[in-house]
Amino acid sequence: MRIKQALISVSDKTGVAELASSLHQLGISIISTGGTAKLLQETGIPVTEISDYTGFPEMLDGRVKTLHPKVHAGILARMDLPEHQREMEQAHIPTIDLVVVNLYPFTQTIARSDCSLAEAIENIDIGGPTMIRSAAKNFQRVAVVTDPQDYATLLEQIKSGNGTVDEHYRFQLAQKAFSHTARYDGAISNYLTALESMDAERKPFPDQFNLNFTLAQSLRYGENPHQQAAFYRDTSDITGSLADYQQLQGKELSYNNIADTDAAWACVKTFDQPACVIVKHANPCGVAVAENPLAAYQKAFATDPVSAFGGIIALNRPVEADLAKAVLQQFVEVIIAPEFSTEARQLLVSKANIRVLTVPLGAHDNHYELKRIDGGLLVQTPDNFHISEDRLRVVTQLQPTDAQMEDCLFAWRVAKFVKSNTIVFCGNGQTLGIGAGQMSRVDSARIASIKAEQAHLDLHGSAVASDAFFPFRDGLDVLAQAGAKAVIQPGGSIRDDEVIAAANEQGITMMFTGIRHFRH
Ligand SMILES: NC(=O)c1ncn([C@@H]2O[C@H](COP(=O)(O)O)[C@@H](O)[C@H]2O)c1NC=O
Repeated sequence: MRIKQALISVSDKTGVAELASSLHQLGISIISTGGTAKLLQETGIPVTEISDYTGFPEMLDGRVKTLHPKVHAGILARMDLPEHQREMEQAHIPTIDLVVVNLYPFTQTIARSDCSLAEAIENIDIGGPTMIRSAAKNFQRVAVVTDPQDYATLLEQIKSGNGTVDEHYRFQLAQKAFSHTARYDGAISNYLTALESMDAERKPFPDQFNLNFTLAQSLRYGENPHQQAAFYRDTSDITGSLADYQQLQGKELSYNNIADTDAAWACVKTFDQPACVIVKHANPCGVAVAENPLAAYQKAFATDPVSAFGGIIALNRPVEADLAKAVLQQFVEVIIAPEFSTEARQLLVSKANIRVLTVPLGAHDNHYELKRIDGGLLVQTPDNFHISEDRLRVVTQLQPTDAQMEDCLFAWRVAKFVKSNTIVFCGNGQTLGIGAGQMSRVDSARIASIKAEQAHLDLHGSAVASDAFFPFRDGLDVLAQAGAKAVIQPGGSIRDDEVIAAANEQGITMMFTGIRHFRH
């Protein structure tokens, strides 16, 4: 069916004048609400105001504008049914064939810290979602556009369809429309159920937790080939997050690739100096900072060349040809960086399977961290705490030298990204041995020192981070035997005195952060 009449009512007026002008040129008549109609009239586009159309004034400060049977019958009528046709004729109601609506900016309004409940309530759009839902329900006849990004395609469709919109496109628009109103209502529900009472501060976690993610890609399989999987992107701002990646070359990303790349990217982007992080099975197996990205990569690789095989390499600086050449010597699944030089890209193309990703560096943090458990969901704020030197408390007789302090801070930064229980030996901006994911801290300490030995890295004079306190002195004794001379840990054990005494005995300087970094 040809589109004869369109209803346009938009809060975000981007591109609406251009759209309306084209619709007018295509012979489509336009009905519009107050503000939208005014803008269109100023641009010289003929438009019928909604109040003239319904014969009823907009009222109650705009709370009632389009909520009228002439509007909703016009949208909802099924003209393939003789009964509907007859009722429409009897009521003298013409059909509305295109609905262009976007809603009051509820999310933007409540994002302001000084937003009152009254303001939030006034920004709950009622007429808009009602029209969107009516039109989306009747997609068999009506096209509904909720996103200014879709105006161009809509116009192309109408032009190429000789005044009609293809039914597949109408269906897509309806899917998008219902997703739009679901997201909108989800945001309202999250906001309102985070209020204990009408005048209370917002709680960090609402009673009803509505999430909204959009399918980015289906994945070949999940963690294992017998599991199905997909990757969804957050519908809120993702700038600077891994989800913002662009793939320049390589095989399709797998579920494990994305999870591991996320761990690598989260870690590497916290460093100010040129840094490299190599991840295997969600744990860093080498991290280093250096004067340039190539040196950082070589140091990170040296921590554990065996584990780095088939790893994910993340850099926080552009990748140049020298680094690309070095990386090509090893088997790598993914390399991610803010940029790749043309020469580096030309080199990497020689190994077409390597997945090469770029992401702009940015300080994105998820608002919430989510973890499914059987029948439920654990939610927490992200662990975005970064320690500074002035927060540290030296608890031993020996004070750290400047170099030890630097190594400890580096080790602590890395430890946050290693699965608990974590022990990380470091020296000179390089991880020397990483013990990850053990059920006992003393085992993590042993594993970390064994790893260093296997990689022929000397632990004498090294600095060590432990993600949580030492419950007994045994863990510290392992570090001392391996040659560590500086330790950073949260402190807070009932046996802290015993652990401090052990450090003093063995000529170790130790500092407490007062903060732990468990990661599961
Ligand atoms: N109350 C109504 O009948 C109604 N009908 C449309 N709106 C909204 O009014 C806005 C456009 O208003 P204006 O054209 O006056 O700037 C749109 O975001 C639209 O979703 C309404 N406003 C709120 O519910």
